[in-house]
Amino acid sequence: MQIQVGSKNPTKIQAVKEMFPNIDVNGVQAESGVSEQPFSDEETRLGAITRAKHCAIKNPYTIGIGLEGGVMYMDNDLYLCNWGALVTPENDIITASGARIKIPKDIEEGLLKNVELGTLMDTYAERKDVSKKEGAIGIFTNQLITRQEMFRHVVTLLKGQWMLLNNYNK
Ligand SMILES: O=c1[nH]c(=O)c2ncn([C@@H]3O[C@H](COP(=O)(O)OP(=O)(O)OP(=O)(O)O)[C@@H](O)[C@H]3O)c2[nH]1
Ligand SMILES: [Mg+2]
Repeated sequence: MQIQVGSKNPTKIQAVKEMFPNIDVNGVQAESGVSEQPFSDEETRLGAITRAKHCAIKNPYTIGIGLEGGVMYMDNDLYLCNWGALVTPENDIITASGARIKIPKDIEEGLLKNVELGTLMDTYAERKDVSKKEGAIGIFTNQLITRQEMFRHVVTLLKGQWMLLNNYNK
């Protein structure tokens, strides 16, 4: 068994490696099929599913995992949202969503000008590659949680459902 993660982002790849320590995990470039900056739960979720399908279909006996970050409105507030998908060699599709956190208005204004969150975060935090390190979720939680930890939680939800599907420990 092998797992392909549909991303080269280390926060996503490491999150999967942590949850599947005994399986060979590789990160591969995968189309999300959605915009670079997903702007709804539905779009973000579809991006995760498309990435996972891209990985599973190209490689038999391989589990595909897609992890996608996006933003979504609730009333007039914009939230960071995160979705994960796991596609099995038998083509079962398992999904789960991750943490959300409200995004500051100045960042929202940048997003509405079609600037990607990752770019905005580097400027805001005066750092490089925030999206490959603590992430927006780390910056806006005073570093209490990192993007990798947040994705590890999503992968935990995916793995638990996958184990149930495969009657593990029954
Ligand atoms: O700094 C960030 N911290 C975060 O918590 C976060 N969540 C989402 N995004 C950004 O939203 C877009 C789609 O996300 P995304 O899933 O495509 O991520 P990504 O582009 O970093 O990875 P990948 O596409 O190489 O897999 C990209 O512009 C990401 O930078 C974040 N940026
Ligand atoms: Mg991306």
